[in-house]
Amino acid sequence: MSGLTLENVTKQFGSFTAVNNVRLTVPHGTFVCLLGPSGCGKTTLMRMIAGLDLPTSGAIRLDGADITHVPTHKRDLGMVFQSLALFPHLTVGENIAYSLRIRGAGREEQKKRVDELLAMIHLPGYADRPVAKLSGGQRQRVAIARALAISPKLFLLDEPLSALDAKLREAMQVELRQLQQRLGITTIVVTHDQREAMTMADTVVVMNGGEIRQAAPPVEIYRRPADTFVADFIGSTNLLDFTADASGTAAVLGTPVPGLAVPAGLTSGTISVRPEEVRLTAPGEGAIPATVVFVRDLGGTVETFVEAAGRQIVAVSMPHARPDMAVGENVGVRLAPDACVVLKS
Ligand SMILES: Nc1ncnc2c1ncn2[C@@H]1O[C@H](COP(=O)(O)OP(=O)(O)OP(=O)(O)O)[C@@H](O)[C@H]1O
Repeated sequence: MSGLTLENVTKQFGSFTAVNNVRLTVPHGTFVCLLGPSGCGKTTLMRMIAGLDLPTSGAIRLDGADITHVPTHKRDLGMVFQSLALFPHLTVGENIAYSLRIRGAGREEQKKRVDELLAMIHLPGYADRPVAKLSGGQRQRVAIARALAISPKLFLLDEPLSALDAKLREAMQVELRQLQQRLGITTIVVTHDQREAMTMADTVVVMNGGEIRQAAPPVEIYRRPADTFVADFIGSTNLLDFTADASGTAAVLGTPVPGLAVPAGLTSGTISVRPEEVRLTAPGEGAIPATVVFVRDLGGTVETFVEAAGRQIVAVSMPHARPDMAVGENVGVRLAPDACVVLKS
């Protein structure tokens, strides 16, 4: 199989398990983001893929070949890690050509490749500039070009854009994604920024406590989160209790939601409903009785917080469709069955 495969990869530091039995397939040419809170094991997993750390158990395959014990420099990787900064005393061109030079490429070949890469990162004519004179975004582009100079099989980036300000960061996310698509290079990025992951990835891998909680396309992660952790970590959501009777009829906060499918045998649990899926109406049949407690107008959207059965529920609407509801008013919360995602606990 072409691409990267992680087979039951585990990393222990003493008795602490930083990465636990991770299984993942990254098909050739796809873009994967490892996403999760601080300490979830994403960097440790990346370091094992890069060959900077050895797994305690499990195997790593690249295009079918077992590379678990292959040293980093023989893995055919391009890497942009926070700690691997540009060489400050070299020019842009010398930085980019570095790995070509140590592989014995001739001057002409180096120059041709540098020019190609500079065009690709939108910095044509920058070869002779000292890197010290570049802006943060330009430096990051040069680091990317340097990593891609040898046309690696696998491109690994650890928090590549975290030092940039918000606006530049967003622009670079789009640029990086476009570059990856143009080159068709298998790419893995570590990030703790969910917006970044959702923007760039074909597959978002959400990790927590050293384990993969869900690996799926961004929209699926958002619309069909697998469990409570993913639902809560990605975007904002309402986590609400449900009960179900023997016939499979489910009730959320005590109010039946006809058509809500609950796995057979499950009598209670939690559903996730995104705020934009919550509809507020006048109280009535089929609606969860609630009271408005707070309304926040953010300009682009309006958030209405209501309390129902001792729980807070937030509904988001566009300003032109805002429910005209005042604090203290009794309202009804209506949930479409297909907006309710039954979660694994
Ligand atoms: N060399 C090490 N020795 C002992 N523990 C380690 C070592 N490296 C990482 N850990 C621990 O393993 C866990 C995972 O660390 P890791 O750096 O992979 O997390 P992360 O998800 O990348 O976090 P962050 O976003 O903060 O970088 C953490 O609890 C960390 O303290």
